[in-house]
Amino acid sequence: MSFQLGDQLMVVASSPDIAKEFCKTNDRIFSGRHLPSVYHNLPGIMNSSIVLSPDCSKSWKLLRSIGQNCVFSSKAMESNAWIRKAKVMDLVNHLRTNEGKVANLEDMMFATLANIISCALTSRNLFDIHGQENNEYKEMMALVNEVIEKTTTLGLVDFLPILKGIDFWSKKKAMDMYRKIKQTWGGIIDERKSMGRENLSSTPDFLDIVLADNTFSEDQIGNALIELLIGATDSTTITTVWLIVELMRNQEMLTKVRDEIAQAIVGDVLNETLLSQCNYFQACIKETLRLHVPLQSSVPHRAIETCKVNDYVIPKDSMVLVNAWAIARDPNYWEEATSFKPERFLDSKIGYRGTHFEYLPFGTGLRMCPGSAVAFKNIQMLVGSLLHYFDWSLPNGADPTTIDTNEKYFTTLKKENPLLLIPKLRKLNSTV
Ligand code: HEM
Repeated sequence: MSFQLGDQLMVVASSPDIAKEFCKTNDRIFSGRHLPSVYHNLPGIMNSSIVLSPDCSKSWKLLRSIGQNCVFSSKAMESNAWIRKAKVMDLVNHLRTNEGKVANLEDMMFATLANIISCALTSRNLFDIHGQENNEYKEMMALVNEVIEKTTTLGLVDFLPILKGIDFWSKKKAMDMYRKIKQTWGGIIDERKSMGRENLSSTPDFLDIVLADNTFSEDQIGNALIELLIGATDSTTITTVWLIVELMRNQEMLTKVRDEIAQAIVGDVLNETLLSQCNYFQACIKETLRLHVPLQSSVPHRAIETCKVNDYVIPKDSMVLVNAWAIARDPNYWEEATSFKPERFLDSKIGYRGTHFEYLPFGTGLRMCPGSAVAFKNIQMLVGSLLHYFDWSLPNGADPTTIDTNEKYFTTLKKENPLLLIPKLRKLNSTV
């Protein structure tokens, strides 16, 4: 399917075969990113991006490889396991002291995930999870949404480049956003530059490595950090919320997950290795990522040169979208495609690493999400802990099987209404 909007051709791949043509057969050619004009007005962002790098440039490779060392690789995930555990236990303790009170799960998940990635990147928490009355993380969630919206939404000038000279609006939007990004990381970067790793553990983090490399300015480091923060929080938060919604609506499945976790762990302490052996729970996570693909049209790709795909000529600079949402609900590939059926993944070889083109929640090819395994670990630890340590009920005693599944369309596909639940500590063999 293709659309011509002004000067811009937009091509959408909505079947596994076409997705394969774009992201495997012609992967290099479609490895560019299509970016709205607002992006070009952000100081320092050029050559300091992973997600929004216009092509697979030298700086993209450098940042991806530093990310690989500090966050994405198996070795990095292993050395960051203590961070995941500590931040999830902070949340568990916070909920324990607020037992019986309504919790907004999206807020809680976001704050915890932001602290996990911020500690891995800069050895610093972004929020005090217990001090929620100051609502710092609400402001950060608003900034995350703003950056996603402004860097992914196309405006008139993107379709009619002739208007570029008079596009003061994009410049203003970009500068407002830039100021907020600077505020978020400026203090942390300055502190590291002046004090080094004083009072921090001896292992260098992402911030140490990019500072030592001397390739990037402070603005550029701030941009790279905000991109990684967004990558690591937004889609993962969405998935944890949908997973809990689906399990609350299907109480038998919820009991099955809990029993599986209880049998796998030792002494009521959740452990990542043991959790990853809980096959039914893993299948529930995969099914959530199928039915509720967070980035339904991936992140827009760009043809870096003209190319022929299935006899169609796709001109250089065309925008290419992979409709992972439509593919994951295609009845030709999925039985009862719109139902939540984790069992479908139990005896299936279909994985999330981008080699099965009917299931692409993390994309595929050169620009595939490098954080897929990190996301999986975060989801299993967060949701596993919340289900293991607490019973959950709806405000006013409402029936959990009636929780709505209305979606709110944004760049990512969120639950429309907040998931408000009341935690009650479960009686376990030992205390948390
Ligand atoms: C459920 C959670 C997640 C989902 C569904 C998801 C999905 C995606 C998708 C669809 C893309 C674009 C792929 C493409 O262009 O073809 C992407 C890119 C990216 N993601 Fe994720 N992601 C998740 C979690 C994470 C995490 C935890 C991190 C970091 C720790 C991360 C970092 C990134 C980065 C840096 C890119 C840009 C890759 C590039 O352009 O080279 N993501 N993600």
